[in-house]
Amino acid sequence: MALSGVRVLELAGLAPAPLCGMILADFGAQVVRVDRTPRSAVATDVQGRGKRSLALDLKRPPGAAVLRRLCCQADVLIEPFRHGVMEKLGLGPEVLLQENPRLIYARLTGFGQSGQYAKSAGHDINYLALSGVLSKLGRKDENPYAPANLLADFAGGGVLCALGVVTALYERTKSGKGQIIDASMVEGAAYLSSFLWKSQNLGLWNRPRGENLLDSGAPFYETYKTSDGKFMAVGAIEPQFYEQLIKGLGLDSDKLPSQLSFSDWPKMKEKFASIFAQKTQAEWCSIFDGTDACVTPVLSFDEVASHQHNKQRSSFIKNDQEEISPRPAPLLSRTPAVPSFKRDPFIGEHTEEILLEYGFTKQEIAKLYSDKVIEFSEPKANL
Ligand SMILES: C[C@H](CCC[C@@H](C)[C@H]1CC[C@H]2[C@@H]3[C@H](O)C[C@@H]4C[C@H](O)CC[C@]4(C)[C@H]3C[C@H](O)[C@]12C)C(=O)SCCNC(=O)CCNC(=O)[C@H](O)C(C)(C)COP(=O)(O)OP(=O)(O)OC[C@H]1O[C@@H](n2cnc3c(N)ncnc32)[C@H](O)[C@@H]1OP(=O)(O)O
Repeated sequence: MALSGVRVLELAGLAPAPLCGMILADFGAQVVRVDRTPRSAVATDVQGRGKRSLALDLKRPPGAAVLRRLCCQADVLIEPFRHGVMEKLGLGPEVLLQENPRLIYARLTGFGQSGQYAKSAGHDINYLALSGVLSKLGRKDENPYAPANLLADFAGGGVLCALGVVTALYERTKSGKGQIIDASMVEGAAYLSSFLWKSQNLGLWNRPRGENLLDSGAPFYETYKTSDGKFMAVGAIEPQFYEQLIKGLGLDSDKLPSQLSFSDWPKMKEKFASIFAQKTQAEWCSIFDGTDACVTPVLSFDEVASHQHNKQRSSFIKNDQEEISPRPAPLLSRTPAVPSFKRDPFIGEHTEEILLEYGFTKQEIAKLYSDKVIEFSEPKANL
């Protein structure tokens, strides 16, 4: 796999850093999640695929020393705390990079390492708000709407941080040097919205929220309810595709207002809605599948893996526990990701194995264990 041989330490965090670690693991990196002790301070990482878990108390000086030793041999550290936490533990980048100049120290935060909010708590919705993106999301006359925690946490956070890590790893092959990655989710979400910024002169966003072409203003870029309570998604933007939509709906474009007549959009939406409400989702699929009308079913999580297209591409996978999840993307032709099919690790499940692998002796491990600096998922394991 593309990242095999890359050693990653991921300090356990909420949602974005675990995705970053999972992506790197899917593509072959050896990812160790450093979990907290005592175990009651549960980290609910549901993105532990392909990772191993080491339970380590970083608040105790011997625990921080263990992490320093691990970092000397690691390629990447993913850190998910707000600014100042690692410095307080004596584990800031100036310390760790001095000990291992090749280390890539990825700091994945909401507000970044500087600025007046750097030390403030926050979540996806706050980062999205500060990025400007949230102001663009939502329907006409409604409050801004955050689409789950997809945009800041995952797209602008976990995914862009993984891109930063891979870019820094590539650069290191030339310079031999590591570096610090300041991955702010505010900036990640803003960066994702570059198209929105750069398309302002095209007139795409001149109207209030929810009244534009791509933000639920247009009748041809909308979802519609079907007679069986399901939905269809319509994205017929270009005139030639719009024409196919009109045909599929059984309408005559000569008798309709022009596609881009803004003032007619609300009326056209009502018309499309009343037509979509007359057939089931399956009936609409049989009309639109195989056309260029850009009309697709809105699938639920229960339906998505068994849809023919997704089945043909094996886009969803089932692990040993029969849990279905998306296959890693994108597909690399020679060295594709090979996700683990095993269950996610228990906290502390691999503590001993990892420490041995990183050069700790059995005696050192036993001492750390008796001092309660580390934990095992089975406390009496092997010692
Ligand atoms: C919208 C999403 C968030 C979704 C999260 C949900 C998935 C979950 C949130 C609550 C969960 C539920 C809840 O826990 C109750 C149930 C528990 C049960 O077990 C399961 C079901 C639950 C219902 C459970 C279900 C779900 O899991 C939840 C609903 C997001 O936006 S995530 C993005 C968040 N932002 C960031 O990641 C940006 C950077 N980070 C931060 O800004 C802060 O970390 C953050 C997130 C604000 C949290 O602040 P906090 O004060 O808690 O932490 P920090 O200041 O960063 O400091 C960390 C402290 O921990 C110490 N520490 C760390 N590792 C170790 C270690 N190995 N050993 C010892 N100590 C450690 C560290 O030293 C810091 O200590 P200090 O505070 O003393 O400096």
